[in-house]
Amino acid sequence: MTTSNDQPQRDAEQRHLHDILQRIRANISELDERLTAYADDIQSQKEYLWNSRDEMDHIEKISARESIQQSVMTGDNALTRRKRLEKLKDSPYFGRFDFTRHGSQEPIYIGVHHFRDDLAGQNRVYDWRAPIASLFYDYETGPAVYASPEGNVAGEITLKRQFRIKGSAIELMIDSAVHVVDDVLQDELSRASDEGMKNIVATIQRDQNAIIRNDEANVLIIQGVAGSGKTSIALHRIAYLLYRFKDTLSSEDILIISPNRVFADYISNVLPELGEETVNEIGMEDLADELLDGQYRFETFFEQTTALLEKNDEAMKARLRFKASTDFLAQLDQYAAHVEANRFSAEDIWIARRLVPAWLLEEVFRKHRHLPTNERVKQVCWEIERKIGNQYNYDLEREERNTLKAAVKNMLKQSTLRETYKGFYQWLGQPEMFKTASRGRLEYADVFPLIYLKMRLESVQSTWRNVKHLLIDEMQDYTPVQYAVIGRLFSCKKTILGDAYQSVNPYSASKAEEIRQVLRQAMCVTLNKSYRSSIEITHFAQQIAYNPDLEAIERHGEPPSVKRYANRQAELAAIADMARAFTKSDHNTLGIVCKTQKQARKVFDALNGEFDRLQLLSEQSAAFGQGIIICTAHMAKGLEFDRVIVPDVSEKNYATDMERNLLYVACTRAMHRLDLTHTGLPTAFLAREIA
Ligand SMILES: Nc1ncnc2c1ncn2[C@@H]1O[C@H](COP(=O)(O)OP(=O)(O)OP(=O)(O)O)[C@@H](O)[C@H]1O
Repeated sequence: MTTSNDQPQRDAEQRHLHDILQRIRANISELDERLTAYADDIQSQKEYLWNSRDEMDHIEKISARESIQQSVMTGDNALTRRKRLEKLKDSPYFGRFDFTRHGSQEPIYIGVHHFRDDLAGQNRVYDWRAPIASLFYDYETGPAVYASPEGNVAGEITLKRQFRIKGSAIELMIDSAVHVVDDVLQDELSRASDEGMKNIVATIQRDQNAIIRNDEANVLIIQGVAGSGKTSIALHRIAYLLYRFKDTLSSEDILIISPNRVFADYISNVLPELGEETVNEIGMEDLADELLDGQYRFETFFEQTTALLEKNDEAMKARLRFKASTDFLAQLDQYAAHVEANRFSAEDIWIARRLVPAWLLEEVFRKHRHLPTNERVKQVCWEIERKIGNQYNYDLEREERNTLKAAVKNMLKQSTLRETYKGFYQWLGQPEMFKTASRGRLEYADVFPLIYLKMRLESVQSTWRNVKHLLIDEMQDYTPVQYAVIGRLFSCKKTILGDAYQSVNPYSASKAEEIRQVLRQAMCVTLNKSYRSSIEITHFAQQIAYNPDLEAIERHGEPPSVKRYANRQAELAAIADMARAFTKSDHNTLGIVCKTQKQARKVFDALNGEFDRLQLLSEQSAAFGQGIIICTAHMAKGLEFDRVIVPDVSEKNYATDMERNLLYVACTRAMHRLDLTHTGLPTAFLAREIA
């Protein structure tokens, strides 16, 4: 790789940039004129419609309104285009490659958005999602081929160049003869964090590009190590699919299932930055609540994890482990079949002196198995009534109809969904596996099995049935039953991503293989390169949970520190000192990541009052911001910070496998600096030698 220091080339690129910016401005001015003309035209059409309303007939009025509507739509399109051009003004492109084909060579500039110079009738910048742009990510200089809608196009890349442009200046320009990114990528990764997740269009890697542009997989599972760019890629993939299938897919057709609202806020910037609307987002608990029609109260996943950490309750762990197995799902299926087969005991009945045989009742009842129970009884009665009408040419009287309904209801073993669900554990001979949580609520581990049973025995209503692409992040934290519910509810394409090493609750977790058993025909891809953290931090985290496949990106920083203090007070004072140092640094975010909410609250109380931008995240929090964020490892999942402090990494605080995972999650949130503090002996997880 060479940095292009060649002054004439830099000057030529600066002139080209200048020219493009001028063209963008000229197109914006032309659009402004058109927008003013549209506004005047709409105004005069409206005035005409108003002034002539008495002379116009109905058809003329409709046509005049339609014409106004049409002008408004044309104006809206022009406005959208103007907004895009306005965004291009700051940084119109980030890459260039020269593509030679049949002896003719064309420089192709790639940007976040397409720029078609309408005044000259030419494409000046290609959208990063355009078919030709894939060459930029997939090839070095040399022979190259890309898939266009008309078939494969082969040629040769003779030059490849990367830029960072701000305002009207080229801040960085690198020619790559060997590989597309390294220097620019290093530069990107060394920067301080932003308000939220940033787009990575300029430095997407080849394996990441393949995932983004995969439009064939029905279910795509991305298993990637911490910081491998899973979430970024998934969002870029959404932007790509919206571009690729723009006629059939819009942002309202996409749904993201995200772990919490802070995470949803953290990622909310990416799609708008890529020129797309934000998409719908929902948490598992809200989805569950909807599927249960708001009729059941249950504990949350966060509460379940907290209880596991605070109580160390072996019986609870056994319940969770049991309900997170694929065997459990198979047994629940068997039970549902058993309930269905035995819930209706049909008998011959006489209605209006006509015989309705048991076999007919049985048959009709089975036919309507996908309806909620009340609806099903109604349908059975209605169908029997019709059959009596057809067969005996007799219309039932009201009284007879009521008798029929009462008889059908009598044949049905009536029990609530909750009772039927509880019956499952009796049926299994393991009643101890069902336990109510505090305040009569369901344990979180029972929520999705209950929903699954409801789906098997009745039906569920959901506003999300028409979703066309579902994205699930942090896949490791959902159980096979949850995937079974998702599979039944969403028949659409899915992108599912996560990391088995980052499960915050190992008793309720799934690996890619287990998900594949439930969502068949899933395609699995793996990402082993970690981009987020400096190599020192990544190596340090490897001590905690060693993953032999992980490849750390070669970016250096300060080695992580582990410091011991004489007592809690001294430890908190040191944390306050580090927070002060952070406020004086170039960094924008400091995460103080604790094991439990109680511990997080204590650190918050110790720092509160001294710092301006200090935030304690709780289950209810909804926003991610810059400054100092104090949270649990559970809440920190998916987030990243310039600096991270992990307090109380003592032998006692981090002892179990679950705690090891949490410590791993906490440490892997750090991009540039990591400090751990403790009193007494440090946790044994920090003592491991890496082979
Ligand atoms: N190709 C890339 N170019 C620039 N930055 C990248 C690239 N890939 C990943 N990154 C950066 O690496 C960091 C981690 O990305 P992301 O959060 O998407 O990873 P993840 O795999 O979802 O992480 P985790 O599972 O640990 O939460 C982000 O700062 C992201 O911008």
